[in-house]
Amino acid sequence: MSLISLALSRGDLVETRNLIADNWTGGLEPRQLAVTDPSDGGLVSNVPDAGAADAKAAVDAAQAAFNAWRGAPARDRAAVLKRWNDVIVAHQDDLGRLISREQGKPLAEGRGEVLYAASYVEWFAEQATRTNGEVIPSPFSNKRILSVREPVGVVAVITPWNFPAAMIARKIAPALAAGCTVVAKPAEDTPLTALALVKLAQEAGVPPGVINIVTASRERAAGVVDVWLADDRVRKISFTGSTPVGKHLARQSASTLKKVSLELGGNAPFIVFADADIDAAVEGLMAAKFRNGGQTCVCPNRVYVHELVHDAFVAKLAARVGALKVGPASDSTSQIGPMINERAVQKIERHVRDAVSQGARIVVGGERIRKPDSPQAAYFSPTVLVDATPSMACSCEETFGPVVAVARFRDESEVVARANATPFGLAAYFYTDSPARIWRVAEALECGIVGINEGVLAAEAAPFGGVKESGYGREGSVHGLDDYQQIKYLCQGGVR
Ligand SMILES: NC(=O)c1ccc[n+]([C@@H]2O[C@H](COP(=O)([O-])OP(=O)(O)OC[C@H]3O[C@@H](n4cnc5c(N)ncnc54)[C@H](O)[C@@H]3O)[C@@H](O)[C@H]2O)c1
Ligand SMILES: N[C@@H](CC=O)C(=O)O
Repeated sequence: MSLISLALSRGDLVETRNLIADNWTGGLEPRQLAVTDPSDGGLVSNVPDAGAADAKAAVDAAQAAFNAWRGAPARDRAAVLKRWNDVIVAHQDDLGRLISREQGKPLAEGRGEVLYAASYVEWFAEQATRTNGEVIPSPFSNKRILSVREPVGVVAVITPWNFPAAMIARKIAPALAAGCTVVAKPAEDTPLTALALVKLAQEAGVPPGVINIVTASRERAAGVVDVWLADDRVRKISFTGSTPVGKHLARQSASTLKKVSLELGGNAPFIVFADADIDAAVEGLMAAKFRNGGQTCVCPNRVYVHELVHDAFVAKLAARVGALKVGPASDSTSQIGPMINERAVQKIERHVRDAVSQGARIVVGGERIRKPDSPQAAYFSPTVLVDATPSMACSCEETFGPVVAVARFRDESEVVARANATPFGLAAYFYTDSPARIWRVAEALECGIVGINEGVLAAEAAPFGGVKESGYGREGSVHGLDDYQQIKYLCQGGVR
């Protein structure tokens, strides 16, 4: 499939340059990063493989733009963000195609992600005008105490490949709403969606230097981000991705004491109690697990089913999973696309092999799918494993693929202890009909997000984020601006 068959109504949305200040640029070094289609390995486009000099130029531009942007009335910043939302929504189809092409998710999901991304832009357009300070009752009759919220400064945004539009939008939008300026590095697998979004931001009226974006290969990503980590003008790092990289960023930010928000890996438990509505639990698991082919940080990774309902649940689940249609985004009937790359599919294969070698049984799937016409394609068949145990890799690490590993349990305290026996704490899910159990279990689970009789949790109005080694900071919601602001205390004396 060539770029032509993307059939974008606006071909110029396939932007292949970086934006620094007001210039779309090919990068200061003549190196290129190839963007490929995970459904066939074909070349989609080349973008700059930027380095340290581009990274520094981006910060120079963001710093130069900061004072004017922070000084603009909040209402004006909100208006720009509102226009950005409108142009994103107006280009839903083009952006959805771009996402599906470079990331592999089915087209309906690609289009859905565009609206999900826009919902954060619209939300933060609204929040921009509500960043109130406080007048605090003073303990002294001659002094008045106030607090105001200020933007932190230049923000470095580093994003993953699994939601190429939504992750960058839900970081840049609050940064801009707060009055910050941005330097951004999208994931090496999916830079085109990010570049298109930035192009639309420019068209919406974001001033020069307020958003700067550089693309880099996996090998050179650290070279770009290290410049930002070392630069004391960068006051905040906002990252979504793996826990090892998140820890590295936290450590390296310490030398200049930047604010850091980290949305990292999870290992979400999904618990089905004996009193649950089994059909609803199967539906919830299908929605939560197979979104983006299982490549979502909140995807259930460990499924615990009460022994009394285990066999009935697994039978219904296996029927649904076995019927999923795997194929490229270009086929509108595909429900599961290719995995992002060869590295990802090899990790899934390793998890399945390891589970089987330790006694798990494959009920459905279990294998890589080879496409004779596309030997580079990274497909894995939707899989259900039973008899999973805590020592298996699929129980300890995020599989990040379409594999459901099921284990049995007997009682509530035992399953809550097993659910919490992980260093991670992003999302957890459970299904039950008992109101008392809902409170007990929701309070006992060690995580940032709980789905109670619900598998779809994402919403711009909700605080998204984790605890433990899943990171810190919250994205979206009325708390989503906090990480991009600092509080300044004003004390006025001499009041008679
Ligand atoms: N929380 C999430 O949404 C999320 C998203 C993607 C991946 N993951 C997890 O991470 C695993 C690996 O995926 P990945 O390789 O894409 O994630 P990653 O953490 O390696 O990459 C995420 C971002 O960090 C950048 N990066 C990588 N190394 C860096 C470094 N040393 N310094 C600065 N930036 C660096 C990448 O270029 C990318 O932009 C997945 O299997 C999954 O478990 C989680
Ligand atoms: N995109 C996810 C987060 C990470 O994968 C979501 O918003 O649900």
